[in-house]
Amino acid sequence: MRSPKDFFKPLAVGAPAPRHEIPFRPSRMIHFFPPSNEKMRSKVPDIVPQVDVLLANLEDGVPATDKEAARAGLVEVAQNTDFGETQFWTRVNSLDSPWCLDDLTAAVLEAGEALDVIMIPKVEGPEDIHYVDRLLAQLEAKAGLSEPLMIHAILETARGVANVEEICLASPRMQGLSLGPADLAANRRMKTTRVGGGHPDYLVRQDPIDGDIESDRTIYQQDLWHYTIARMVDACGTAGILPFYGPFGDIADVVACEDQFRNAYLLGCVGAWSLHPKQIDIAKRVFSPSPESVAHARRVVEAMGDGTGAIMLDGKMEDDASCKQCQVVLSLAKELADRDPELAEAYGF
Ligand SMILES: CC(=O)SCCNC(=O)CCNC(=O)[C@H](O)C(C)(C)COP(=O)(O)OP(=O)(O)OC[C@H]1O[C@@H](n2cnc3c(N)ncnc32)[C@H](O)[C@@H]1OP(=O)(O)O
Ligand SMILES: O=CC(=O)O
Ligand SMILES: [Mg+2]
Repeated sequence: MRSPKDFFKPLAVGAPAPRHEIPFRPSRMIHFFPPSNEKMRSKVPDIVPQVDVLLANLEDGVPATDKEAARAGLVEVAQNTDFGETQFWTRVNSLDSPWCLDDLTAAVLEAGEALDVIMIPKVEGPEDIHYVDRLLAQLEAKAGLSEPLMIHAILETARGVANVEEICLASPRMQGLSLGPADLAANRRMKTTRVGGGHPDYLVRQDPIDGDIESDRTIYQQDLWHYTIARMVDACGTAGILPFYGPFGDIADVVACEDQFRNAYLLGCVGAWSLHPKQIDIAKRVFSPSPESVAHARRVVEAMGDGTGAIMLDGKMEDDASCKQCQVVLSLAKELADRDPELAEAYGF
């Protein structure tokens, strides 16, 4: 482990100084597109204003035969797009793949000015982040970048989950984590074949009615991902970085997608991946606090004065802690309103 005294020193001569804080910019959806696909690339100018984060995906979902084309597509989009307020990220191939080194090299040297964050899949431990950290510093120095790129890791192996706290704390570049339920399910030998979301067989059943086990008992489907998301949120909170839910593969089931995203929002995630244009508005709706919750938060904060003590409001006790909960909602609303005039109006800012 690096000495705390050296934690914020650049890892290569000429590399930009590491950040002391991870900037929070609206990140309700990380919109994935395969940059090898010319038709999808042509949609980028229309999609950019609709999303908080656009991500050029080089990893899973891009066929092995298209990896070079995807890398070239990333560079083309980086060099020819006006991103405005939208963040631009890429997901490179995994560290053990034949493509990762060339992906990282092209991303920094040819797309580094446009990129905010590099997503690293299948991160297993802090050693993976240390490797990328040093390599990025060398490449940034070579490219003459003035701002350090940030790293986002996907939590998608059992070992990654076991090491999640050390991963989050491994580098000042760590920006956040996403849950990768598909690879994680495979790696853990879970028996769901779905990309995220629930499973009808993962359930709790009501007790027998009048002792009759054959009685018509209600079943309650449970959330397969609760433990991992909650653990990820705590690890990110400890390190001052941002947690995200990942993919929801049942594109047609917009209702269950919204439920999964909302569970993640309530547990503390700041956003989720959108794989299809249909999922962009779902994420926007879910990860923006409702105008009602903002109005309630504002009332509590105003009624609490300096934020200390205990009061009754609408029959409920409010105190220092609930005031802080309301401040979380208000500060998110403020950040989103600064970017989105419709939300600013709905929130009354
Ligand atoms: C487990 C993981 O790693 S998840 C991450 C990896 N996977 C991905 O990134 C998948 C990204 N998404 C996609 O590639 C596509 O959405 C697919 C393959 C799932 C479905 O694509 P299609 O069959 O074309 O879907 P569909 O016909 O409903 O698309 C409707 C329109 O939206 C466009 N579209 C679909 N997905 C996207 C996208 N992600 N970004 C931009 N446009 C898109 C289509 O090109 C189509 O455009 P058109 O109306 O001009 O023809
Ligand atoms: O990469 C994402 C996943 O779910 O796997
Ligand atoms: Mg994956």
